[in-house]
Amino acid sequence: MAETITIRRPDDWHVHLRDDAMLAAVLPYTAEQFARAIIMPNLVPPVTTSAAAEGYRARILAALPAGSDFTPLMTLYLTDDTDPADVLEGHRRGLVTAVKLYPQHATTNSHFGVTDLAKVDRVLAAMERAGVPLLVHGEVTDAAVDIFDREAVFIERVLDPLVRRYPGLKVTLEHVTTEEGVAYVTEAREGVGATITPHHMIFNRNAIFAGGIRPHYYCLPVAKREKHRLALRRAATSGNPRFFLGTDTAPHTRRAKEAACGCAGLFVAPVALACYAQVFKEEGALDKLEAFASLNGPRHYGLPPNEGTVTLVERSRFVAEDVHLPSGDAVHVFRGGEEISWTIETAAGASAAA
Ligand SMILES: NC(=O)N[C@@H](CC(=O)O)C(=O)O
Ligand SMILES: [Zn+2]
Ligand SMILES: [Zn+2]
Repeated sequence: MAETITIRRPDDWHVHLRDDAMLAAVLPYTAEQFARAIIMPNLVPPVTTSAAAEGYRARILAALPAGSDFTPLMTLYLTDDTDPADVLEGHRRGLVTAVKLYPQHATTNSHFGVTDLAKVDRVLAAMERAGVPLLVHGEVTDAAVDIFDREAVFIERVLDPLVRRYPGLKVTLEHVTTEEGVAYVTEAREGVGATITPHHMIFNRNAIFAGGIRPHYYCLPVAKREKHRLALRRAATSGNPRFFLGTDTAPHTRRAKEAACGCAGLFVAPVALACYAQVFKEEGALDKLEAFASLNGPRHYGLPPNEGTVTLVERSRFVAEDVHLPSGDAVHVFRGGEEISWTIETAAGASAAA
């Protein structure tokens, strides 16, 4: 029997919207499903100051479809030179929701990332005192560490010492991909949470090499072995409030991905909520979807849950292969060209004040 589920309007706690024509093309997909989203700051150049975040927020609001009440929650990209006073002032003004730590060279557009945590000690201490959350891309960049081990090694070498050094700092381990990550977050002190993407719960690393190299399954952190995928599904559907929805939708053009050195990142926004619903249904846990998608994130960030609701129906629909840009470039959609099993029927009501 076709299942129907109504949940409070969800938020997406990890989104790359990019800028300019790409922003205009991808934003509607996020804005139609989610009331709020954490906007990642890894533009070129990155969003490193409150002034830059203010400009980027204005460009996002200007690109919204008419009538949308979507609220972008802005983040600053932490660098060795980040000024604690600017972070605190941006946060006090309600402009800056969080700060993002990219270890230098860990992922797309991270060359300005932090080289040594000792250099940002004053910023982290100030954030801890003021209640500004730190969002973390959790992979070491040591080339000697195997790519499939970089998250687990990061937890041991960097994350755990950081969580202990700043015991009051709110920390989100973004796009957790391993059973080690799940175990760490489950057992860590109060204030540590993690986002889980739909795609890391849907495929494992074999998809990247199925019959040839498949750039549209390549993202960072790279998908891991099957046992890790299963651990993520258990964590997301457990109801544990430390785990919440973050799609890591990360659009790149086909040209940038289908290349000798292709970019990391999947454009999952158009199918995001449908993919999560599919996973929760398969796990027999649709009753836990609302907590994961709409309650646990606001609770971690100290924000009110949204007021309206969204209704999802188990009805199959065809996903268009690509989203097109005015330049003629195309962005491949995750699961594009396939039938997916869930459709959003109605979204009703206003989001909570940001
Ligand atoms: N997830 C990705 O593979 N890529 C992201 C960066 C990131 O979230 O690490 C991007 O900005 O393209
Ligand atoms: Zn990342
Ligand atoms: Zn990301």
